[in-house]
Amino acid sequence: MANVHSYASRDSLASALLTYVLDCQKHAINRHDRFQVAVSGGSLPSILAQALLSEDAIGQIAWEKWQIFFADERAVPLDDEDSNFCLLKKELLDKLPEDTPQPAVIPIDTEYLDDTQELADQYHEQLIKYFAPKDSVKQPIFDLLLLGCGPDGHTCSLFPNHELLREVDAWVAPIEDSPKPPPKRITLTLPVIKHALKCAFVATGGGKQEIMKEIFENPDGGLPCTLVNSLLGDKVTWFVDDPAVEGVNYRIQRDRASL
Ligand SMILES: O=C1O[C@H](COP(=O)(O)O)[C@@H](O)[C@H](O)[C@H]1O
Repeated sequence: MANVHSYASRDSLASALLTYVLDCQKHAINRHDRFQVAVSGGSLPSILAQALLSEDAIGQIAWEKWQIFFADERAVPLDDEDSNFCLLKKELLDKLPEDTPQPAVIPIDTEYLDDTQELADQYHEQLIKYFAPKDSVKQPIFDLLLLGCGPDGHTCSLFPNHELLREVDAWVAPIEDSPKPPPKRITLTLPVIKHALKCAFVATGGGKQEIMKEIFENPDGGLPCTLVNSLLGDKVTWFVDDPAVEGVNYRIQRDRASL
């Protein structure tokens, strides 16, 4: 069963998210001396940056051990305002102090923007390169997925009722008909997501309340976020604010400091 933590303020949510990420970092470095993370676009990079750039984070983050992948990416140049890479760069990467060891960041190969299948295949090759030598890797096992939840219940670029929800083989899939623009994207698939060691969702604001109700009160509803909850169970932790879960009937742990 997914864990849900609700906070009264963005500051307390960011602070809890930092604690959680540091814990995941510690386990990952103990396990394999690196921290392999996949990050969403949308509203996630901004709150993630608030957490990771905070005073409490100083000296706590082993950036040189981080390998940052994209949970999904739009088929646009890396400096396009629709690019998830561009967003993460603007919110977080550009703000890391220069004297800090830098993380490895693995963007899409923009040579293939016109061919989303090739774009996805190239990203698959990157996963093989970073996760294991070619012959031994069965599935990439991310230490942490940091995901957003769209107001329609989509996550990564996995949209409600889309055929990609039935993907069983590919690690990275192309999508050409995303209902949310831009239409051409690539995304990690459920077969990869289900092998992650930990998964954190961040969802904030009253605009998410209706979909949160659907996700948590209708666990068999088949929404992409619901499927991730089912596949990963208690490896999933949701970081939400109070307006996002107002009136949602689920076991929600309230931030005590904010009561
Ligand atoms: O299109 C996308 O949207 C989702 C959700 O975004 P949010 O702004 O509602 O948090 C995001 O997680 C995904 O990475 C992005 O490509």
